[in-house]
Amino acid sequence: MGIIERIKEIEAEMARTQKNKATEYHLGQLKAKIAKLRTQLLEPPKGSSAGGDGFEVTKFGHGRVALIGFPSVGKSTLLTMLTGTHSEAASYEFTTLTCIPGIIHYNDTKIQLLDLPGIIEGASEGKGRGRQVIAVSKSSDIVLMILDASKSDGHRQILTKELEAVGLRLNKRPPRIYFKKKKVGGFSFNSTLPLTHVDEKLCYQILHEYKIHNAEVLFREDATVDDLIDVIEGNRKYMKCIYVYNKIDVIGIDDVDKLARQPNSVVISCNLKLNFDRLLAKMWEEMGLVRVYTKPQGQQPDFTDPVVLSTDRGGCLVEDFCNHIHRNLIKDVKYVLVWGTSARHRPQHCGLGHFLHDEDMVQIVKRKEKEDGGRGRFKSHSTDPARISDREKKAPLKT
Ligand SMILES: Nc1nc2c(ncn2[C@@H]2O[C@H](COP(=O)(O)OP(=O)(O)OP(=O)(O)O)[C@@H](O)[C@H]2O)c(=O)[nH]1
Ligand SMILES: [K+]
Ligand SMILES: [Mg+2]
Repeated sequence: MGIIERIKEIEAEMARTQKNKATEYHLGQLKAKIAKLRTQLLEPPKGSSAGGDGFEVTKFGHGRVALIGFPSVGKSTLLTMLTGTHSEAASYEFTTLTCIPGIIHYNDTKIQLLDLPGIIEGASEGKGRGRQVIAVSKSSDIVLMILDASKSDGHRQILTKELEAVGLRLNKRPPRIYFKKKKVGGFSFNSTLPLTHVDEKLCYQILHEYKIHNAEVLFREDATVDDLIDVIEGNRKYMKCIYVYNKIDVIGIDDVDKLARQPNSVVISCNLKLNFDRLLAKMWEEMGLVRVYTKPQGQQPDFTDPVVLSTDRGGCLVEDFCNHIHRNLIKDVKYVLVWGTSARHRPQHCGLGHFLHDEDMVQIVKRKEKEDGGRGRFKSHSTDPARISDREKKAPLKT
């Protein structure tokens, strides 16, 4: 029996099993069995080399955004409109058969947008080009799930299920469960609060299913069995997803209003070029990019050329900024001067552990500045005078 059939069989058994206190342990074990099989399914088949099917596109720019959706919801139309790169669009399904990259220029950054073939139910098990499409979406920073506003919202649930089946978790944060495998010492189970979904016995059984006999588990929130399995599997990817309802030109205003009020959702119309500003702003916000302008001493920064950093690891430190400029810079830095919303004074003297905000300006002060050694690295560029004066109003420069 193949892996997919085994998954189906266990799913059927779960559906047959009544949910109650007595069956809770058994159901938990079945969930762990499915999770293990799904992980197996993700491993490349023996003897095949990774990639090589024309789907892998080189990363470019400061971030990557994937367009995921059912066929003919308008993914290619949107790519063409936002990036200017032509991607064939037509009224029949599966017009797009491969991955087509375009570039969005936004806030002086470049964001790679990827058009992809439509996916359907069963994509996670390899239907259509599902597996390749999902692999590409896993490689991106955020996902835009494109939905047809005139069709059933069931599509959104189906796609979410398909993405979850391959370990993607949309708009969720990792569960607050500490889990550490050990060589010896048996099993220790603790929690910082009363638990309503998982108890010691259930946790033990699930670990047993994974043949883990020595481990430390600490629940820091009232997490579920699924959360626990995610933590044990350890291969989940937590991603932001924006639900983009296209074709609002063909539905009534009341329906548009309802869709627009859902969390993480944006309504658009490619035909009427409606609400692209909102979509781009939301995309920018969810990507969490931070633009930092390098300010040479006594000069204006080049406002067209920010250092762009991600906040993946919870924020962007002065240290990250320095490392981005040069990997050996850190040891020479005495302190930095920061202008912008992260600074309490103009400028504020900061150390490497200071968190920078988007649009901050940073001047690096080195330990032993030689005659001109430190400056040579930061060339002055010509800048757009309009933008400088605008910014100066916000934060007049004093050096
Ligand atoms: N009414 C309406 N039609 C649209 C809109 N955007 C796209 N379409 C139409 O929807 C059809 C499908 O568009 P595509 O861009 O090919 O859709 P796709 O999601 O890329 O489709 P596949 O590549 O086949 O998965 C085309 O006939 C488009 O003209 C819109 O905002 N409103
Ligand atoms: K199409
Ligand atoms: Mg297409």
